[in-house]
Amino acid sequence: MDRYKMLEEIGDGTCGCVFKAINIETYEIVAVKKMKRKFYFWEDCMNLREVKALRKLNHPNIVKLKEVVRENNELFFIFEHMECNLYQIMREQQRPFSEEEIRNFMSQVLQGLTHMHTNGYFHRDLKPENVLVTKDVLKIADFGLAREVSSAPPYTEYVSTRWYRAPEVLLQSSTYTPAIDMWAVGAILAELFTLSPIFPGESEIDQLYKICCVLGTPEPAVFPKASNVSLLMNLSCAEISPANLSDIIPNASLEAIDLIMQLCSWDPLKRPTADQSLQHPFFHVGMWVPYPLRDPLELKLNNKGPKPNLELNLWDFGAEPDDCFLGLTLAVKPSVSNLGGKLMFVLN
Ligand SMILES: Nc1ncnc2c1ncn2[C@@H]1O[C@H](COP(=O)(O)OP(=O)(O)OP(=O)(O)O)[C@@H](O)[C@H]1O
Repeated sequence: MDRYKMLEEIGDGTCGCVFKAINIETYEIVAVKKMKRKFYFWEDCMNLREVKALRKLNHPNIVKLKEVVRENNELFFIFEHMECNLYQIMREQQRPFSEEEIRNFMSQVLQGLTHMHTNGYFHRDLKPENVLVTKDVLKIADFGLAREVSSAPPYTEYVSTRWYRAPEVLLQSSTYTPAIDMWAVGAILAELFTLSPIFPGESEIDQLYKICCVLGTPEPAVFPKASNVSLLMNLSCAEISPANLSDIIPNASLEAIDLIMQLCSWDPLKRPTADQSLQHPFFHVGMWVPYPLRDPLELKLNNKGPKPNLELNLWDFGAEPDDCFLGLTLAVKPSVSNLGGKLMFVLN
């Protein structure tokens, strides 16, 4: 790590501290994520199958991991540096974003997600802080919780940010699919209009309550295998009716409201995939598309979106520990150079 001079701390997350740094040989500005836990063996951090798969995640809307360095049992990730994140942008925004700006933001997030999902990974902790921004370019970051579609322990409770957590995760459903990322996209899309979170739960039960206040209580049959479904049963007794989303997000067009409602469907199978979302009329304003907009009221009463082709929902969790680090074995080129006690993976 002698090649890098740390300039300032720019983030302190669960798994690591992130620093802005300069490569003193090339003068390139980078972001260095120093993992908080020690890594005594490369095997702790590398899994060839995942390495191979994650190398595929090379996309303009996914933050680029340039290098992985293990030195003195400490692990460092060298990423391309981004100016700020979407949370900071929203916090500093003095006026509502125009729909055109929101369309631009969301289409980039969805393109990154399409790439990730079609390559067999899903993020699991999508939130505005994990969407990095430089000028007009957005990139998805923080794959600390990313999962291979075909791996992960069963029922593992993982720490994703509550406000963007899908109901099936809150209810500890037996299977999670890439549709949990699509829920988060819906919540972020709504927030881009109002500049405040749509489901700001203060606890897990409050989170479900806040969702019920917007969507109304769901059919219990939606989550047949959820182990925490009693939480929902308690709320269902109250029979909360759905709100009119246009009242909550008055500056959103009907197209935007329709997309948010589809993405924030209780039933994960009714959420459009990232790819399908990009085909939604919201992204094709001014173009004729053979896609009938549904009445939002009718949607709320009878929440039947088009059946997404969620090929990725048939995965099976394996038995690996739910390690924060796992997903960060991304995109690592399996060409190792051993530099006198320092191990380094250089990325494409
Ligand atoms: N490539 C980057 N360029 C600029 N800033 C970054 C970069 N990567 C991360 N950051 C900043 O550091 C913060 C924390 O990074 P990150 O989310 O990767 O860490 P983490 O430990 O996994 O966090 P979390 O608690 O969200 O899981 C981000 O919200 C972002 O503001």
